[in-house]
Amino acid sequence: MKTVFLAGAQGKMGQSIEELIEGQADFSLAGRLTTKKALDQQSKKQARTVPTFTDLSAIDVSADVWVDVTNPAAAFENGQYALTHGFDLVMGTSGLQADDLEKLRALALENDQSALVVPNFSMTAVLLMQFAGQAAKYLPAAEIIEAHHEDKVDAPSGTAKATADLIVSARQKEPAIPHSAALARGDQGQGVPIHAMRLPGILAEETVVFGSAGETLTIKQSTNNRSSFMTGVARSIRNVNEIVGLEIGLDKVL
Ligand SMILES: NC(=O)C1=CN([C@@H]2O[C@H](COP(=O)(O)OP(=O)(O)OC[C@H]3O[C@@H](n4cnc5c(N)ncnc54)[C@H](OP(=O)(O)O)[C@@H]3O)[C@@H](O)[C@H]2O)C=CC1
Ligand SMILES: O=C(O)C1=N[C@H](C(=O)O)C[C@H](O)C1
Repeated sequence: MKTVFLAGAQGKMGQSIEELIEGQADFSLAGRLTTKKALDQQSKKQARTVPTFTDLSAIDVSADVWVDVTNPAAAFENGQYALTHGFDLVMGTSGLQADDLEKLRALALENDQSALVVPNFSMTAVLLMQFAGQAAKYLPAAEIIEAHHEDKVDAPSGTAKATADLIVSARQKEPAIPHSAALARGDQGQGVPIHAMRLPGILAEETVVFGSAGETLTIKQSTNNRSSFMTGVARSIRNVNEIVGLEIGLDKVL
C-alpha cells in the first residue's frame, strides 16, 4: 500500500489524480493541501473524510509520497516541506527554477528521501523528448513551439524547458544561427528558442522542428485529455522511492 498526500487537490490535475488514487487498490489518500478559495468551491462529493489542509503548518498526517500539482509560486515551499517531513516527493508542478531544484536535491539527500520532478507525465511527451535528444546529435539547429490552455500561468512550459535542456546536452556542435534578441525569436534562456502559445481549445502540445541544409524534421505530440497523464502519475507514485536524491523525468521510473 502506498499512502499519498496530494497538494493542489482541487485543481484540474489534482481532481484527476484524486480519482486515480481512489481507483487503485494499492493507493490510499492520506491528506490533501488546497487553498481556502479552492476549498470553498469544493463539491459535496469532494467534501469527504480525507483530512484537508489549507496551510503547511497545520498538516498533522504522514504519507509515503507527496504529489505536488499546485503552481510555481507554491511548489518550492511545498517541496521543501515534504522532504523535511518524511515524504518522498513527486513534483508535477512546472515553473520551478533550476537553483530551487538543486536545493530540493540537497534536501532529499540530507533527509534520505527521494524526489522525482516530472516535466510531463504523458508517454508521448516522454517519447518526444527522447526522439528530440537523438535528433539533436545530428541536427543541432532546433526550435520548440509549445501551446497550452489559456489558464496556464507559466511560460515556457516545463516540458519545453526540459526538451531544450535535452537538446543542448545532446548536441555535438553549436548551431550556426546568428543570435537575435528580438522577442519574436522566442525565449532563448535554455539555449534553444521556445515559442509559447496560450489559447482556448488547446490542452497541451509540443512541436520540435530541426533544420539542416535542405531539410527539416518535425516531431509533435498533443495531449487532448488529462487522462494521458495518469499512468505516469501512478508509475511515479509507485517507484519514486527507488530514486537516490532527485531525478528529473518520468523516464527515470519507466
Ligand atoms: N507534469 C505534468 O505532466 C503536468 C503538470 N501540470 C502542472 O501542474 C500544475 C497544476 O496544473 P493544473 O491542475 O492545470 O492547475 P490548476 O490551477 O487547475 O490547479 C492548481 C491548484 O493548486 C492550488 N494551489 C495554489 N497554491 C496552493 C498551495 N500553496 N497549496 C495547495 N494548493 C495550492 C490552486 O488553488 P487556487 O485556484 O485557489 O490558486 C489550484 O486549486 C501546473 O504547474 C501545471 O503546469 C499540469 C498538467 C500535467
Ligand atoms: O499546465 C499544463 O497543463 C501542463 N503543464 C506541464 C508543462 O508545463 O509542461 C505539462 C503539460 O504540458 C501540461
